[in-house]
Amino acid sequence: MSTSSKPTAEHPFTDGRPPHLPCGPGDICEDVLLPGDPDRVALLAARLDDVRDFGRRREFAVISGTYKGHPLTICSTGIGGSSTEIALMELSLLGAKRVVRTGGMSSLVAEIPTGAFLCVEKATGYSSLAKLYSGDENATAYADRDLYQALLRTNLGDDTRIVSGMVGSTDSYYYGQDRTQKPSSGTAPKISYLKDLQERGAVGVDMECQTVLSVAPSLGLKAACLLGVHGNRATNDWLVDYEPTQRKLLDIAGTALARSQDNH
Ligand SMILES: O=P(O)(O)O[C@H]1O[C@H](CO)[C@@H](O)[C@H]1O
Ligand SMILES: O=c1cc[nH]c(=O)[nH]1
Repeated sequence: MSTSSKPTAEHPFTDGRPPHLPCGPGDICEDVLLPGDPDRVALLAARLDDVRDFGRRREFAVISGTYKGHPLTICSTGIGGSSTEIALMELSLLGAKRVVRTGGMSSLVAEIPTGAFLCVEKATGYSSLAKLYSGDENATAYADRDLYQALLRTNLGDDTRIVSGMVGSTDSYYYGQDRTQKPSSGTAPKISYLKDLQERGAVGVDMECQTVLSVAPSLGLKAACLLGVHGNRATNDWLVDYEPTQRKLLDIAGTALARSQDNH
């Protein structure tokens, strides 16, 4: 990595500071949580100690601190593949080693209700960034096995329900998730994207997991995803207050990363 003070078009970093994330050399811990929404970074900051808040630029809010003594960065990715790839690249150049997406999804099956958690074993879908990095139209990307197992094993000693399975990711929240209250007048064939994802074996839908699991390994990052179930497309149930879910995502992922730190 060049830390030249002069940015170039090919590498537009200034004194090692990237063009998008609001931080620089020495600011990023090896372990990073990746929520989508920048407002959740502030929400989770309250649960860390020794917090350094680097502020926010565009959709990227970044803090570093310690979670129960374990150094941890939290960086929002924004929505979808494009901004997620930017976060992953800049984090990796700033020293990140392991990343866990902690976000929300809608379940595609009645058996995984709102309020539950999905530990993502693999991701399929239609994310353009996953296709770009893998060259595969229907790329299926896998979580780092050690991280995935550490997340799945994490028992908080309460009634938290963590199931495992495949998620389907799409760049589209409306049309690509069958939210066609205002249907497209385009000429694309009318198919059910959710049904297609279900037929491939997905039990949930989100907008970033396939990008995270496809892009991160090619940048030398170990990656996994843990999702809170915010909605259920089988029952049409929707969680209005998902702050408790977000706090629990931090507890599960922070605990798993701290416990598995010696293995990486
Ligand atoms: O809860 P987050 O992490 O933001 O993730 C989900 O919510 C957003 C859509 O509302 C998309 O980013 C989707 O993947
Ligand atoms: O319905 C949903 C909920 C969260 N994230 C999504 O992408 N879709």
